[in-house]
Amino acid sequence: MAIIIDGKQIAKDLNTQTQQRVATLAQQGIVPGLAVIIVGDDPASAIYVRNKHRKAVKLGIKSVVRELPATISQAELLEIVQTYNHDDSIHGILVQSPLPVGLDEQAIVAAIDPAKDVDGFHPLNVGRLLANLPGHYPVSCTPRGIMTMLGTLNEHLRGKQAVVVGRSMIVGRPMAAMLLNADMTVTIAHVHTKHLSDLTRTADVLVVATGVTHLIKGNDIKRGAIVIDVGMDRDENGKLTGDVDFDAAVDRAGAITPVPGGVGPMTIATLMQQTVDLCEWSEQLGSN
Ligand SMILES: Nc1nc(=O)c2c([nH]1)NC[C@@H]1CN(c3ccc(C(=O)N[C@@H](CCC(=O)O)C(=O)O)cc3)C=[N+]21
Repeated sequence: MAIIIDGKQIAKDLNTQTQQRVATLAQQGIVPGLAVIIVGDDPASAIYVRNKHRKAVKLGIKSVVRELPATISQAELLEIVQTYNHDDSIHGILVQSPLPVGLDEQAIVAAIDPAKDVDGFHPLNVGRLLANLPGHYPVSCTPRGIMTMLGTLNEHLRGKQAVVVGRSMIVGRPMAAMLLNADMTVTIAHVHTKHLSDLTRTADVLVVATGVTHLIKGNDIKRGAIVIDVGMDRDENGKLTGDVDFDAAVDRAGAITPVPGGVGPMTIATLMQQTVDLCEWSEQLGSN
């Protein structure tokens, strides 16, 4: 039986650390601020944004949720991003994805001050990550949270094989960059990859972020591998499940994340961590 990586507990521990950092900043009269912009009325997005808001408030972070109608123009939305760029009480800006059709998400992300890019999606920050530049900059929260989870396992990663299934800008690509920066040998697989199972069976660390329910079966996994499931899928009964067939995988893997309770809670905890990072970096305080 694999170790089940308790994302919920690791997120709780990270949130405790974040709360303590916020308390230390408060003694200096500094309050980290997060602005979340949500456009239109996608119900799933509304739930995510409410969860982020609640968590921020709980940790002592100032949280501003800006709800905008789906009819807003690109120019108006850019204008609102600019107001937060210039607002000294806001250290992190997040534009909830997906945006309604007609809005150019890339142009909006590029308009965010890179020093306030709490999602790590700005092309400057993406480039810094790819180049493994030293210094402080935000990176995508889901893969950063996964690196935090891997860190708790105290396994040596250097020189070992990582396979990332999925090539999105939010998860797959930044995940591959982080694993490469950790000196792993990284392969990115995707929808066109041939003989996927042969490849995944070589992975010491397997990260799956495809949105395909139970794409990865038990015998697609190397014995003892670390398996990270980024999937957030609904099974035939409407229950939340992952891209990995957990019940089969748990007998092969050395360690595995569940869905729910794995990567998801870590994403939100990392967003909070990174909001406080941005605040400290802007004040040139601290180093994490
Ligand atoms: N600009 C932007 N940044 C994001 O970070 C972003 C986004 N847009 N758009 C949507 C996705 C999705 N996302 C999740 C975060 C936490 C859970 C989470 O906590 N999931 C729980 C379960 C929640 C449930 O039961 O439905 C878990 O896995 O245990 C899920 C999904 C952040 N996103």
